[in-house]
Amino acid sequence: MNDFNISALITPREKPATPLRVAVLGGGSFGTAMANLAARNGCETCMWIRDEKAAQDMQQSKRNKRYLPDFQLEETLQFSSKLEDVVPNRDIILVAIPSHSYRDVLKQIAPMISGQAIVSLTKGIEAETFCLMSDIIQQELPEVPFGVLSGPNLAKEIVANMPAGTVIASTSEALRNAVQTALHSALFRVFASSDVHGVELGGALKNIYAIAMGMGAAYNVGENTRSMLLTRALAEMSRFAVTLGANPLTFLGLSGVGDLFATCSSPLSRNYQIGYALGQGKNLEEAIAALGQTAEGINTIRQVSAQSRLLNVYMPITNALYEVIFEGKPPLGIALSLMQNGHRSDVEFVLPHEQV
Ligand SMILES: NC(=O)c1ccc[n+]([C@@H]2O[C@H](COP(=O)([O-])OP(=O)(O)OC[C@H]3O[C@@H](n4cnc5c(N)ncnc54)[C@H](O)[C@@H]3O)[C@@H](O)[C@H]2O)c1
Ligand SMILES: O=P(O)(O)OC[C@H](O)CO
Repeated sequence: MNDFNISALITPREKPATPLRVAVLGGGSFGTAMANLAARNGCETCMWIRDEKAAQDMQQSKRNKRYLPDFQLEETLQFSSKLEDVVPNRDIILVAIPSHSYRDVLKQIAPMISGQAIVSLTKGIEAETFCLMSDIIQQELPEVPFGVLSGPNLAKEIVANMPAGTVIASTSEALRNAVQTALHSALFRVFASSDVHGVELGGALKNIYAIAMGMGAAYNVGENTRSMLLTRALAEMSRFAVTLGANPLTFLGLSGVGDLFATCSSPLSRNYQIGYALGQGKNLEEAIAALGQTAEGINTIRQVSAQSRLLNVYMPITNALYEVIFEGKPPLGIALSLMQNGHRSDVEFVLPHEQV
């Protein structure tokens, strides 16, 4: 059976007369995938990789041998380990830095910012402060135009030219249009939203449930169980996000149910892989060491579990995961307690729980 491949049908885009100038911060899987799309669309694109040797090798080989070794990148894509060569004189800066280092990197680029649009690609929540990345952008780079990009975007599938879609969320129409121009193609469709926190929370929260689904896969649960878990995850995500001011309907989109489905279904997901390893009986340190890449969901479970108690938001799956991962509770016992929860509304925006 042939792989689903429409890339051969696509004629290369005419290079734009005035190419957008794009910087990508973060030399990992996703920064590389997005930088490659921008370069393919004719943007003058440069990636910042903090490791000088890696940057030199990528500049020479046009390959990210650490994170995406099997994929040849666009010849026009540039690489540098010097922020001062990458950040100034750009139209758009895509930030694909893990949440644990996000604020630090923004502090480093602050002196070089003069009107560039900042777009967060990061799906995490800052430890202790519970700041979303868009909050950090506004705190560290006040007055800049900003947005977040999030959706079902497994990096390896994107660089393999498998069709995908994403969401650019910003209150700035100009920023949304610029990002669509930079990244949109017949292989990667960029949809627009104005619900920044809703799109951002969708991307961060789904990582929690990908860990749960990976654990479920290790226990070989059936499709009914997976579907119930996925649906209740969506209910939990949207309940929490609405408490933080998000639009519940955002979760019907690519950054909500779309990304939840992709991440919860795919062994390519690093968070799914962490959950699977935990379900196989590895402890957290072993699971993280074996992965060797970013899995934002572990920190997100900690942050959201604590915040949900502070805000008194019912988050049974998140708190069950916290008890298993951080309190050593037995997974099957916790799963049973979830099933023993009382009668609840299916969709609380239709029938409030108080009426059940
Ligand atoms: N990989 C995907 O499929 C995917 C898709 C969408 C969004 N994301 C999100 O993108 C973000 C980045 O993830 P990734 O998949 O690229 O991770 P990764 O583990 O593949 O790469 C992380 C990169 O960040 C760099 N980095 C870490 N700390 C740094 C620091 N202090 N200064 C400079 N660079 C630093 C690392 O060197 C590495 O190059 C995450 O929040 C992730 O959730 C990932
Ligand atoms: O590998 P994960 O679990 O970080 O997921 C990758 C992307 O966020 C999927 O949209």
